[in-house]
Amino acid sequence: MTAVVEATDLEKSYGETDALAGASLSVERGEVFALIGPNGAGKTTLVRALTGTTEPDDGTARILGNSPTAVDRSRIGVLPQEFSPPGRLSARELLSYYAGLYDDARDSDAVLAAVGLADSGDTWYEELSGGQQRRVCVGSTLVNDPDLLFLDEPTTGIDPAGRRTVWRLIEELTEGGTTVILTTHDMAEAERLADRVGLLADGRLVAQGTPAELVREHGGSSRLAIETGADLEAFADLDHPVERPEHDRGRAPGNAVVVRNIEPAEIGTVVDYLEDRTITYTELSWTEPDLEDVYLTLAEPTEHERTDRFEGRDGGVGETDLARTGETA
Ligand SMILES: Nc1ncnc2c1ncn2[C@@H]1O[C@H](COP(=O)(O)OP(=O)(O)OP(=O)(O)O)[C@@H](O)[C@H]1O
Repeated sequence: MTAVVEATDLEKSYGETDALAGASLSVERGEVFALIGPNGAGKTTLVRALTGTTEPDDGTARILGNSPTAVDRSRIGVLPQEFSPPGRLSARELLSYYAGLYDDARDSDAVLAAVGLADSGDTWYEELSGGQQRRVCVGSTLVNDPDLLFLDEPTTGIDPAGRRTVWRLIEELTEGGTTVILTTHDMAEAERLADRVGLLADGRLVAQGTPAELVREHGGSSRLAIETGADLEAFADLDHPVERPEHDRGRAPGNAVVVRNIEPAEIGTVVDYLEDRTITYTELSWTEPDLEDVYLTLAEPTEHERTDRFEGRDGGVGETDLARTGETA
């Protein structure tokens, strides 16, 4: 099958900054390809190279079988990260304005309904909430019924119900054959929508695959968080690696000890261990690794993230681990 989007070794520098340092990807018709990666990784630059709004220094990009600057613009839709339409037009007038740019456009009220704004068509853009404004912006990319849609953080600022409206909309579009390149910092969004995910770090796609493949390869192990005041040392005889992470991304309570590499069927042995040693605890919670774990493992960690990550992810409790976590042996 011919790829709808094909990038080969794209490079782009701004002065000393290598925004793209050899990025390659290939996306088929009807796929949602999510681009994830830290701030400054090059996601927007890659989208700009693919949409023809920036010229790469090297490498090639093709969309819908053409160079990005030569492609029929009525076949693509682009939602940039920053998009500020005039405030003193109603939602309907805005969509009608964008629809007027194409010979063959969708009905504005149908698009308003699709983005969940059927009742707000007469409201000035500037009087809509931030999330409603973003939904109008998403709608503006749909008026020409594009074959290829670039959505740069489409749901930023949208409330949970509105996010689901946009997600369902994207799912309906792809069922109809639309190809979507989605940039997002929301791992739940990528996991829900993406057929494949590309993780960009320092201008390179360092991993690509289905969410499940990436989690399997890079997500690490499942974990059991035990909310307890007991020292880490109390778990030294447990047959699993145990850590006390300083932060567990809000998953485990502040005073949790985390048991790694543990399947649900093994939780009973941990409960027995706690009871045999009269270790008191208030809560047990088991979680599987997800795309956020992949992200934290592969993306260039910031200083903050470095602190957030587990020390010795897959290792057991050794002297060094105890020293690092500040526990006494
Ligand atoms: N027009 C520009 N002029 C100078 N530097 C730029 C320009 N555009 C991007 N950069 C730099 O290129 C790098 C990649 O930026 P880019 O916006 O592509 O990252 P991103 O992954 O989209 O980030 P974010 O998640 O914050 O949106 C950054 O270091 C950025 O400062």
